[in-house]
Amino acid sequence: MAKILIIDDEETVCQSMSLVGKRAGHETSCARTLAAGCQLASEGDFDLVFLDVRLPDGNGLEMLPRLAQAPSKPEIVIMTGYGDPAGAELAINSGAWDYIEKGSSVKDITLSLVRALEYRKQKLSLSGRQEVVALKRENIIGNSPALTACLDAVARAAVSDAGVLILGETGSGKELFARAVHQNSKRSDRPFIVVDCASLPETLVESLLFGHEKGAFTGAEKARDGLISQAHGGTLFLDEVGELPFATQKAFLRVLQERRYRPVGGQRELESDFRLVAATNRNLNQMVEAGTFRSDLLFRLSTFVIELPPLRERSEDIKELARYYMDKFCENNGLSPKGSCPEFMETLQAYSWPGNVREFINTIERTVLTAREQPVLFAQHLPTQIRVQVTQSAVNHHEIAAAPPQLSPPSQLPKLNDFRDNVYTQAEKQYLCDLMALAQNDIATACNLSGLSQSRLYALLKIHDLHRST
Ligand SMILES: Nc1ncnc2c1ncn2[C@@H]1O[C@H](COP(=O)(O)OP(=O)(O)OP(=O)(O)O)[C@@H](O)[C@H]1O
Repeated sequence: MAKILIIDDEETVCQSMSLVGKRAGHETSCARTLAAGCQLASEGDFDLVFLDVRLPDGNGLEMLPRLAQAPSKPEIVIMTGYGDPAGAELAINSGAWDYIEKGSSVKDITLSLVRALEYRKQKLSLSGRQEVVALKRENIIGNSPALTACLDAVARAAVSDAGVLILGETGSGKELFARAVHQNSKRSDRPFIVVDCASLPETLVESLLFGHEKGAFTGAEKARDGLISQAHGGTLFLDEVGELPFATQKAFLRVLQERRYRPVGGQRELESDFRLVAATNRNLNQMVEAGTFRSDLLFRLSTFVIELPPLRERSEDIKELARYYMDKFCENNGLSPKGSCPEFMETLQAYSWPGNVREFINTIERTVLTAREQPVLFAQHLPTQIRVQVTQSAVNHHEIAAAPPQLSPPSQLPKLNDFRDNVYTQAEKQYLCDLMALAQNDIATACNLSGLSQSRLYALLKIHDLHRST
């Protein structure tokens, strides 16, 4: 059972929010002014505070930092007036967990409450470590701090219905993250409709988005639903939103504001209730300055902004990604799982991946197919241009590092036995990698060269995770 504090001057709001909290099995308290709310928060052990913005003795947002610093460090959900995207943005930027519109349905309030408490439970159980909320992250591989922060942002965005803008270089996972926002939202059982703005033909863009009536233009033999209508109840994902023609941006803004639109050639206005997620690798702020993107549309799109880091900035994720996709491609191609040498991973980690995860996946697939039945992957299995780039940058790096080092005694040393064991293990692994490379992965040759028995060699390969099929 959690403790919830509701700060609102309206009796009816306090009562209905209290009811929702109690029905979900929690204890609730109410305060009608900011001063009373702050007092209660400083004395009580609250997990969650629902905070109104306009209160008789001040603005809730201004008090948010103080409330968040109460001894129990509660999660805070802001309650805004109906249709106030500016208030929503301000709430999130001020560090609130979420915002809800006053008069939201019981389902929406409960969802926000449940997710905020889930987040808190996990946060507390991780005793302050910066980790992600439990969320469906199917197919999103990696646990680097940068990726974890993005998953955290997905969790926050998923509980609300506000616009999400996902920024990132090509192939960095924008569509994957857009799907994650949808899959974790209350709309997950409704459609996820993708609009690739870069490939919308300019002449047909409005009819594709809004649909058209029969005979609306030459070739319109039957009436057709547009993508906006198909997204009703679900999520509309505008990929490459920077490519949306300027004229269409205006029409689209109107749909976002009013949730109403008119099919091409139609008389009647139709309604669609969709959640918008957009993505781009362009700098939309610069486009606004250049007059090619509408600032009001950008404002609407970007209540939540998720910035995906390029793969080269999160090389901690590379081993996990490599393991996942090596196993996947082996399985898809009926091959036994493969091991890999340290140099293989080091080369993957040192490369700059301009095409990000997409390029990485293609490379792993190609490498697995090149190695076919060979049980261990070596750096030599990787495409030449990758090895060349890594070698060149290593050479440059050495040149820079060639300056005489400033020797200073180390501040810490491991125990001698640990140090020796570590060196021994690394040397043994290196030997096995070299051995398997020299023997071209042939076990009998490797036994001959090393003097090891076959069972000992298999055992060592297994210990070092170099031969995962044994
Ligand atoms: N963290 C990740 N874990 C596993 N696979 C990923 C990850 N990020 C991206 N991918 C995979 O990489 C590929 C490219 O991702 P996606 O299409 O989402 O990128 P994008 O940023 O939308 O690309 P573009 O800008 O070219 O449209 C997809 O196959 C996706 O599943």
